[in-house]
Amino acid sequence: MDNSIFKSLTLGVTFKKRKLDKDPVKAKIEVFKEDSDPEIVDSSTSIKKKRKKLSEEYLRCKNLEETNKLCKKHHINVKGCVEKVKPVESFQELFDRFPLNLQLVDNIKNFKYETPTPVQMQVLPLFLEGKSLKVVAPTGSGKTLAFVAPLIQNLLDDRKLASDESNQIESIILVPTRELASQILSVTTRLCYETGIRAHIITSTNDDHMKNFHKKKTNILISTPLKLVHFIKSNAMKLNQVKWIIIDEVDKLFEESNHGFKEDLDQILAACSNEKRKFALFSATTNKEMTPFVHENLKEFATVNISPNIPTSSVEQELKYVGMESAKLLAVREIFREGVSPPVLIFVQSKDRAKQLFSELMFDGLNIDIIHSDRSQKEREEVYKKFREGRIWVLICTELMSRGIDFRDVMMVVNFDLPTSVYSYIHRVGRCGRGNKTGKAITFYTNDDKKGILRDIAKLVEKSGSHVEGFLLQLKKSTKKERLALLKKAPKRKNISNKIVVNKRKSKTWKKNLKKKINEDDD
Ligand SMILES: Nc1ncnc2c1ncn2[C@@H]1O[C@H](COP(=O)(O)OP(=O)(O)OP(=O)(O)O)[C@@H](O)[C@H]1O
Repeated sequence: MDNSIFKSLTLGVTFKKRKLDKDPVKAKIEVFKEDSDPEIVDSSTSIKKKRKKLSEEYLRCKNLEETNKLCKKHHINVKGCVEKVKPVESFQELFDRFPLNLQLVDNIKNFKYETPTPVQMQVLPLFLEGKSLKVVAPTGSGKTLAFVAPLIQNLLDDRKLASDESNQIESIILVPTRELASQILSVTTRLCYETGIRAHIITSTNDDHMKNFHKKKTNILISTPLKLVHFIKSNAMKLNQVKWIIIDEVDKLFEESNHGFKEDLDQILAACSNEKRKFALFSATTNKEMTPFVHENLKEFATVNISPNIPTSSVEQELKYVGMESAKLLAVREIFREGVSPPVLIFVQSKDRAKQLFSELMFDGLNIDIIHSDRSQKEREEVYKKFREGRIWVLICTELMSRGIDFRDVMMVVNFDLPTSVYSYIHRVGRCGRGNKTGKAITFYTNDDKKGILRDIAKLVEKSGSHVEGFLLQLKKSTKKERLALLKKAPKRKNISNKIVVNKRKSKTWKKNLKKKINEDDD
């Protein structure tokens, strides 16, 4: 604050000796409190102007103090902001602070959420201020609403300037799977209701679908990267008016194993040529692979971190030793024998293992089904719908269902096979304990798993507040080479089968020895 203002305003005022508050914000507030003493009578208009400036400065600092308190309370860490934006503590505060479209306000209210989650508290106001964002927040913490609601408002605000009913694609939302695209479309459609903003998804890339796409009024386009590249190549609609590029589960798209995503992304960015375009990136985990993209494309962006890269604390996690592969079937049956509260998701590391496990458990009288990439999109959507509606209680799935998929009421996740990365572990476990619910996750591990990332996962389990056996934390930490190898190729595991797989060669010697033993006994 400029000293001359301070001197003129404090003319003749004597300050009691006091120790300066360590916190500069508090110290400023103390000073403002003293000099706003009504006894100081200002005589000239210039002092009035200075006083106004001072009180604005006071409010700013007051705001800053409240902002710091809220961020500390909700473990919200914001970087890259010139000016911190105070989180909203309630949806009503959001509606009071920002002149939102009244229909959008109603659409948000119709979700009947009592209070905003921490990520919504901070991202809603930041996004509404038009900032590019990189957001890392726990699984199931409501990131979808945090980006869709302000996106709609921002497009409507631009609309007021353009004052026309635009049939331009003004925003794209990129996601790693079709299922997640459909899920985000349903949330977006509810929030867009009667606002004049339309959202659509690219479901297929056949020529007819592409040719007729322009007939649908689309302002928000939701798609996987591959389908969007087809869409661009078919010239279905122009993307040069795109103002917002949103990427959900962003680290998944940049993962080493996601071959070709970077090339797809280059084509997408070339098509979204609006130089005023902004980005908003979301995930529960972040990795180094996305850093070059972030620094190259996000200008003056804010980073919001809320408990990044650890499993959500709303899930009680257990690491269960099962000895060897063949014991897993018994262990999973044991879980059901002891009783579970459905719905339950069981993750395995490949579609073949999913089929093997399904063929074993389908005769156990469980209300069970299976989902994997060999099933047609129609079958997958059918299973997905039945599981959501509670007509299936146990669903065997692969990594396909590990990211973003919101089964709001899943009570339990069983990792039948140890995940091949800590990120996969965080997202699988995060399929339960969503919204303000709690959940339970049980992860099997065998003697062979000790050589992999078991210790890294154990560390995460401990960090997120669940109990871990001490010896697991003593295991050797995985090397970068081991982690990359696991990402490239899941460990070989024996087939899942109840039948005792007789080893032909061994059984011959076993029979011969048995015969010899019987003859010896007879003699
Ligand atoms: N403020 C809120 N209060 C209660 N529930 C909420 C709130 N916001 C969202 N939810 C619910 O929480 C669940 C998870 O929301 P969402 O899928 O957006 O989480 P996410 O952070 O995107 O999760 P993931 O990281 O797994 O993608 C949804 O069922 C949603 O309806």
